[in-house]
Amino acid sequence: MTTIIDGKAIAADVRAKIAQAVTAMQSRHNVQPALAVVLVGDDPASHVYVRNKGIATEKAGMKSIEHRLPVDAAEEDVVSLVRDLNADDTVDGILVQLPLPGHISSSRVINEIDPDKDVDGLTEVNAGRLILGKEGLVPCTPQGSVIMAKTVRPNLSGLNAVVVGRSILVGKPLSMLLLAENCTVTMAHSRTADLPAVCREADILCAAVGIPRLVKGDWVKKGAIVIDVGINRIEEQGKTRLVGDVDFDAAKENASAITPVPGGVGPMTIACLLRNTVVAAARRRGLGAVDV
Ligand SMILES: Nc1nc2c(c(=O)[nH]1)N[C@@H](CN(C=O)c1ccc(C(=O)N[C@@H](CCC(=O)O)C(=O)O)cc1)CN2
Repeated sequence: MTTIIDGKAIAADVRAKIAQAVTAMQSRHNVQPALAVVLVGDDPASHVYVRNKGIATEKAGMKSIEHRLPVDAAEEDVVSLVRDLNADDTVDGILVQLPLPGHISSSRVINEIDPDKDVDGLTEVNAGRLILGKEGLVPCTPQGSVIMAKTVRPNLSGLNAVVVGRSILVGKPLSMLLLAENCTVTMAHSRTADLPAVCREADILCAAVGIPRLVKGDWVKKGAIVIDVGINRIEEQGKTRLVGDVDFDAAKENASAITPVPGGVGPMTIACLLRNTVVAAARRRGLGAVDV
């Protein structure tokens, strides 16, 4: 029997724990963590994600702050806003929704964020901390992917993990997290020779390339855990639908466990953002470790 890893249910558990930690922080320290989200432009999907982040933040008992800038905002305006948020001691977490409009350098804007408020874990400082195994803030989607894998196999040590995709948002940090779990990690990508054969070696196969249903059923080793990070909107039979980077129906025939799209990694991304916000608040304010 293949386990369908229920991202919505796991995210709900994580969010419930976060809400408890927030309540404890308020009653013990009179602190309400605050998350500021910066959205530039009109991308409809980004608007939905930012709205959902705001709702989730408030549901967890935290303060949600939204800054919306027009699509033609200058890079300097976005940088200046980030600097203001860095300087605002009531703000614990800062997130700049991606993608930014083409005339703005994402790298420049992201790296303006105070690393200790960088709840997306995307600054160079946090990337360096992750590689070095130091305490930092870890990118949300990779964090959620590992949590989901561990629900079906709590000890990943010694497993062969193949990560298809080498983005800064997912592929690279996910590879580092799996390495920290003592997996033997292969980072595969569009130029990997014989990608199907590489994937067939995986005990944990993670697909994060943004190509709908790239990973076929016969690329999946019998008994593998499949984590599908792709969220692709496609037209099929006259309808728009969301599909992952894995051919779910075929892959589930071989996998021992697999994440669906929707309802897999997506909900975990937001849950881990809330988690990072509570962690950032506790660390910045010297409140000790939080159990989330
Ligand atoms: N600054 C960031 N920008 C972006 C990130 C990110 O982590 N940080 N990730 C994505 C978008 N994203 C969050 O921002 C995100 C995408 C999808 C979901 C989600 O829950 N998806 C649902 C389906 C929703 C739908 O029907 O459209 C699911 O998979 O079940 C959450 C967050 C890019 N930008």
